[in-house]
Amino acid sequence: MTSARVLVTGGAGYIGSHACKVLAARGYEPVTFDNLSTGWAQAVKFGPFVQGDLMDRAALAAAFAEYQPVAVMHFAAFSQVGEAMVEPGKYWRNNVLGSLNLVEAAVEAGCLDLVFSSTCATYGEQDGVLLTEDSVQQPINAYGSSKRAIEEILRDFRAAHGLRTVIFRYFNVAGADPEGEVGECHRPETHLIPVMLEAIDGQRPELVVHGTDYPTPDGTCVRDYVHVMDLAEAHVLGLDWLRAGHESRVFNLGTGAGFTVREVISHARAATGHKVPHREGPRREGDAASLVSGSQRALSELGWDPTRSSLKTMIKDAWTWHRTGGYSG
Ligand SMILES: NC(=O)c1ccc[n+]([C@@H]2O[C@H](COP(=O)([O-])OP(=O)(O)OC[C@H]3O[C@@H](n4cnc5c(N)ncnc54)[C@H](O)[C@@H]3O)[C@@H](O)[C@H]2O)c1
Ligand SMILES: O=c1ccn([C@@H]2O[C@H](COP(=O)(O)OP(=O)(O)O[C@H]3O[C@H](CO)[C@@H](O)[C@H](O)[C@H]3O)[C@@H](O)[C@H]2O)c(=O)[nH]1
Repeated sequence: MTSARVLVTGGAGYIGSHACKVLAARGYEPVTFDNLSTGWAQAVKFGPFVQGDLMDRAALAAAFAEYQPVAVMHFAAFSQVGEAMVEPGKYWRNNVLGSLNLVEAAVEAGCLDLVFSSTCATYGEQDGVLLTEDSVQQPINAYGSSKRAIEEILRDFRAAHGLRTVIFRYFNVAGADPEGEVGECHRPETHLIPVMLEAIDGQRPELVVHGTDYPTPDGTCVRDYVHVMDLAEAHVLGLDWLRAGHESRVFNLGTGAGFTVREVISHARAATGHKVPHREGPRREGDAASLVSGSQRALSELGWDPTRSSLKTMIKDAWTWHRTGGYSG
């Protein structure tokens, strides 16, 4: 019997490739659909690869026709806050129009279960409160706005076409597959933890701390970090939730523990045994002071158990992956 196939957009990227690994381990066949704009063909290890662009409706229709997936996991997007501030059109076009194409193609193909990567960036600036799924969504950058718009597209397609969705609003994803098959590899890297690791091993002169005058305990931004393998596990739970006939649902994926940039730097020293060369710089436009999940919903309703999401484990796994050199080409 063939395994149930899942179309994974962005499956060649950081989070999508880890989701493919966990899908395959749970008996699904992940079919990656990715244009390799920020992903890697070498990261596609657990199922077929369709090199295609969300902007190409014909390529999407062909992928649905050929593979007949039972569901979609939609990771493909541009996702850097700093870049979104200077190139908002790039974010609105790729993320929103690309997602609209995907959702229309899925509905046309009768593939109505979809798991979507949204973000806590849709909550924006909220005075340090813990964020639940019912918190108001008031993004402060084009990336967050584009993701909120996609959530609205999904809502309308649920009502009109019977689409069924699990929307995951992730907090900050970190770490790597502890078995080293896949990991985080962005060129250039912008995320805090891999940037710190590049500074430690001399691939860049130093980490620049973006802003030290935020209204937080030490003046640097607070984020809630979650391990990419825990996140991937949550996606399979979300998929199974839909396939079991449950209602469409939104889940935050975070741990509820917030860490400042300075705290992450000191954990990195402890986890790697090396000092992180760093200096203080100005704020990065578009950054909220604090984003921390205040929700237990994924734990109580999905039975999610994020066992790897301590900062120590995330930094250790990222460091182990980093020292393999990542992907090449
Ligand atoms: N990394 C985080 O901390 C984080 C947090 C919250 C939400 N997210 C969301 O998770 C998803 C995955 O993020 P990631 O960190 O793995 O990013 P990533 O850049 O590593 O992966 C994105 C993948 O999508 C592909 N892609 C982009 N546009 C495409 C298009 N038009 N057609 C086909 N493929 C396309 C890229 O080539 C890449 O492989 C994104 O939707 C992002 O917004 C990430
Ligand atoms: O060189 C750096 C990189 C980051 N930071 C800070 O570290 C924190 C985390 O930054 P980063 O790792 O770039 O993540 P975010 O900007 O918080 O965005 C990530 O996390 C969001 C959820 O918070 C996701 O939606 C995004 O896709 C994902 O890129 C922020 O305060 C940054 O200002 C620095 O000080 N120096």
